[in-house]
Amino acid sequence: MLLYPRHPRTPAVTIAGCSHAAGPPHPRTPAVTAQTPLQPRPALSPGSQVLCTWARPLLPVPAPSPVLSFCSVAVGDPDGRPVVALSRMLYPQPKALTPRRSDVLVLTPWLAPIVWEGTFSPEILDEQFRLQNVTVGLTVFAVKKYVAFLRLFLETAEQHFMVGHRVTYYVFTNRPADVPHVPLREGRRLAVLTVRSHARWQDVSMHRMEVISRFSEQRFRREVDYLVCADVDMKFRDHVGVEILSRLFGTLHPGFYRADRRAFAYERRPRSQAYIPPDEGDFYYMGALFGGSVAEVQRLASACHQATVLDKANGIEAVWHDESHLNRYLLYHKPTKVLSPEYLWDQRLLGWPSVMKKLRFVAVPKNHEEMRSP
Ligand SMILES: CC(=O)N[C@H]1[C@@H](OP(=O)(O)OP(=O)(O)OC[C@H]2O[C@@H](n3ccc(=O)[nH]c3=O)[C@H](O)[C@@H]2O)O[C@H](CO)[C@H](O)[C@@H]1O
Ligand SMILES: [Mn+2]
Repeated sequence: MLLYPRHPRTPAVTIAGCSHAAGPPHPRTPAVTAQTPLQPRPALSPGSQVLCTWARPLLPVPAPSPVLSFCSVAVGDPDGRPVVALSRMLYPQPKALTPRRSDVLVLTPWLAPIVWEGTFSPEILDEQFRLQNVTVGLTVFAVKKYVAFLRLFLETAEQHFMVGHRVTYYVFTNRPADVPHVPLREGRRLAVLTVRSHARWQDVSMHRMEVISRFSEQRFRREVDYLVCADVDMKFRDHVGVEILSRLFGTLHPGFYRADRRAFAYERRPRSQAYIPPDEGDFYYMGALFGGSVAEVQRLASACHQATVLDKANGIEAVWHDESHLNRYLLYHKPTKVLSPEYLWDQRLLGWPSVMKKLRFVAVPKNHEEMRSP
């Protein structure tokens, strides 16, 4: 099987003036051919609690037929991951004149896919990402009473999140003893990381950006390829797989996907670093699910954290906290994929409209006052 070289990296540019390089190519994960078994990852850093590790390759990678290998196709990955050669696969032909979905926008004006059920083949994507030996980190904060959400979050993630791929859960908490022991599938592990708590829930929420930024630099970049950052008061109820992975992704807020940009809950006070004027804006993204490559998530989290620090120095707090800063960041650093509200839904508040073919990651009912009280 042929291995094709990576695309040369093009530096990412921001639209609001400042520019940054896209970072060096991923140094750790060699591309694998279909013959190469998946390699185990290095152990977690000392001091972390490892509840489950794997010893054997994940799913068996089928050996390609020598007769058919001439018709393998090279698949270019927009994220600078190695290009891998697939072997023969059978699936319905994509038709240039027949959209798979005609009821929803499936591409942004900057040509980022908007991920809806029916627009992608999990089989093709699973094969590509498995051949790349990808490891996904899922960060989740469960501070104070929010540890109560962890069991359902983790149990349902085991059923629906990145099944068949390597996953490391990073659980940030101030109550490590209360983290439930949930049996994990092969290839998946969980690290409990102790963080301080804050009196105000807004500070707990905002400080996630600081912690994610710090851990990306110190640890995540050595252990995983992609990061997915999620709220904990949620459960998985359908497939959430590698179709979400991209250099930088955000998720449409389920309360605003039909709204005019003027109605978005952006921060509207120019004094805040999160300010967005009424005539700007693509989408209203929700703070409860975003991610990307470790390098891009680190940039995003660091920028959002710095913005909250500046706001605090200026005596202002953005209307929706980290979510406001996330929205400002994603306006000027266009995401390379956008997840539809299938990936963030609240059935109690919003029912189940027919445009949502699947509800994948959904809010768990919570008593806000009770959960946020000391
Ligand atoms: C309907 C609504 O109000 N939505 C907003 C609210 O979402 P939420 O009501 O979903 O916020 P939340 O209470 O889930 O807090 C965000 C996350 O912070 C973590 N956490 C928070 C508090 C705590 O004591 N312990 C803890 O671990 C936890 O991971 C949680 O999921 O706030 C967010 C953050 O500002 C966004 O602005 C949302 O749009
Ligand atoms: Mn939440």
